[in-house]
Amino acid sequence: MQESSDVAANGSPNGTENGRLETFGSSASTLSSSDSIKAAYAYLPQTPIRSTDAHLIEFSEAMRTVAKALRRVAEGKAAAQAEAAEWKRKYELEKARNLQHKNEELEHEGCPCCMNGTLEDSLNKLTVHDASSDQNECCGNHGICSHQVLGDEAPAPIVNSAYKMVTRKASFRLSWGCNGEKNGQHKHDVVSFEKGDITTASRSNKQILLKWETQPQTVFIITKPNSSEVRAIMPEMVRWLNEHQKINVLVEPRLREELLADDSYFDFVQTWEDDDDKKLLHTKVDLVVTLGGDGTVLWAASLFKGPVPPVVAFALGSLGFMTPFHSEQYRESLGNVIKGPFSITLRNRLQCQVIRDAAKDELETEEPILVLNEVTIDRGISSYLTYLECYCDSSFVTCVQGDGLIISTTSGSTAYSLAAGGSMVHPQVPAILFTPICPHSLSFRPLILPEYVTLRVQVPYNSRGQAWASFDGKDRKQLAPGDALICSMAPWPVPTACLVDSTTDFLRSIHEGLHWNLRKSQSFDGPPA
Ligand SMILES: NC(=O)c1ccc[n+]([C@@H]2O[C@H](COP(=O)([O-])OP(=O)(O)OC[C@H]3O[C@@H](n4cnc5c(N)ncnc54)[C@H](O)[C@@H]3O)[C@@H](O)[C@H]2O)c1
Ligand SMILES: Nc1ncnc2c1ncn2[C@@H]1O[C@H](COP(=O)(O)OP(=O)(O)OP(=O)(O)O)[C@@H](O)[C@H]1O
Repeated sequence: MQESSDVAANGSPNGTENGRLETFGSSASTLSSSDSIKAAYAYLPQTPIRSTDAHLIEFSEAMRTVAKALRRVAEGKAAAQAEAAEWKRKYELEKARNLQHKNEELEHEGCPCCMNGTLEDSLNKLTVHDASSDQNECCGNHGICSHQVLGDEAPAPIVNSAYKMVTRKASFRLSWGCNGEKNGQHKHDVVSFEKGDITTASRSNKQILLKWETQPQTVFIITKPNSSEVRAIMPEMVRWLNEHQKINVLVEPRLREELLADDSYFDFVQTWEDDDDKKLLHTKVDLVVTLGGDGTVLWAASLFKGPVPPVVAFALGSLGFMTPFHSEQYRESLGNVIKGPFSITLRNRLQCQVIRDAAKDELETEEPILVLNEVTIDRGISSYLTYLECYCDSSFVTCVQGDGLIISTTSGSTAYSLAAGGSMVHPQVPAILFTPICPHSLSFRPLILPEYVTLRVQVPYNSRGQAWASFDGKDRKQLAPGDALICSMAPWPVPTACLVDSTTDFLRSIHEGLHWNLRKSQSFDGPPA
């Protein structure tokens, strides 16, 4: 175990090691790096070392050096794989941008100034949380326009009667408020560098407002299954949206069947038929409504592998940390949101990618998984400690020896990470949490890292225990020795509508949901005599 922490902690090999590296480098080239590492590790425990036998000691040291060198090769491979995945992502974004431009040119619609910004630019603006705030001017210069963020892709194929949406998505604009003012006169630079003096700009509350530019037309309702409370309110809400708001309603296939089984009136409710339709959801849905608890919000986010439309979460669960709206008042709440403008919280997601040691080349990567709460690597049913090597960008962070590790978003900071001793972080703080689960160490405190880093968790070849990754508490995947998990902030946050604003909603949740810092007040015995 000590071996791999030495590997990571050592910056570069010393002179003798260098000499040996060259010798072993040639033999390593005939084997795959992973096979060689496995062979080296397998050989180490069998190497008989007698204090009197200098040759064997030297040979054993040489083997350790080989193992170190091969580990570096493996790290290089993982870094190359991460880079390949990043290029793939950029390629997909570029493709989406081209499609979007083509559509916009064809239709000659929307705000012409939007054509200047790239999709990547606007997505970056979203994750960096730094944008202009003038709410009266054109969106290209003073906010983020939905043409850039949730742009239409190719016209949707008309598949069946239940998926017959041909309407164009509503466009909207995001603007950043400043202490409630709407004049846009404040400085929005985070840091300015004038005449050689570095100063931070005056703070704004950075509450984000979403204002529709065209009327929303399609609402996607997602419900928690097997809940009588949800079953009672759902048909009522669908009717109201259809009859009073003239809005198309889309639901999951299971729910459409349930609605139709009760009443053929619901024939107008749309759904999708296959995965290709499902992938296009974000191009058609203006608003997502969830009826359930936090798990339903997580479920809703998981249905969108790219951009996510604004989510209005009604509390029909037990805790409801991310579900601020009261279901009894759905008419008023939805009416306000459909009319706009309304405050939103941009909840960052993590993009997680498993890189298999057995993958034949850099391009053979698994589909990335987006999480709203966290990715957890735990020991599964194994009773051994997990042993995980962690890197942040190219720096070694630490080895986790314990029950596991949670890499969490700030939204997830109040979920599993909190239970493992992590701090609660306001969801609008741009950060990634690094929280160990039951570390067998007296000094392993949780970390909070900036949102721009890439984290890599590697299962070493000499790990005794198993490692299992789970994503927002679901989709468990085993990580074999040599496998790695790479996490970075995804460019597609989940915009959730606020009941009041981000901060008020967050504080209300920690007070009401978690009873944070609840204590009997000290009694006052009167002023001292
Ligand atoms: N020891 C723990 O606290 C523990 C263990 C496993 C999973 N979880 C959490 O459960 C989540 C999955 O939730 P689920 O509803 O599908 O499963 P679930 O039904 O088992 O619910 C777990 C609980 O976590 C709460 N929760 C979920 N996200 C939250 C958030 N962002 N802030 C505050 N509380 C939150 C839920 O309201 C629920 O009470 C995972 O992402 C993980 O964070 C927690
Ligand atoms: N549309 C859906 N389809 C399938 N499963 C879902 C769906 N919505 C929610 N779930 C799952 O149902 C489970 C319970 O949902 P949810 O967490 O919303 O309810 P709850 O546990 O009553 O509320 P809370 O999380 O507030 O305690 C979760 O595991 C969630 O992933």
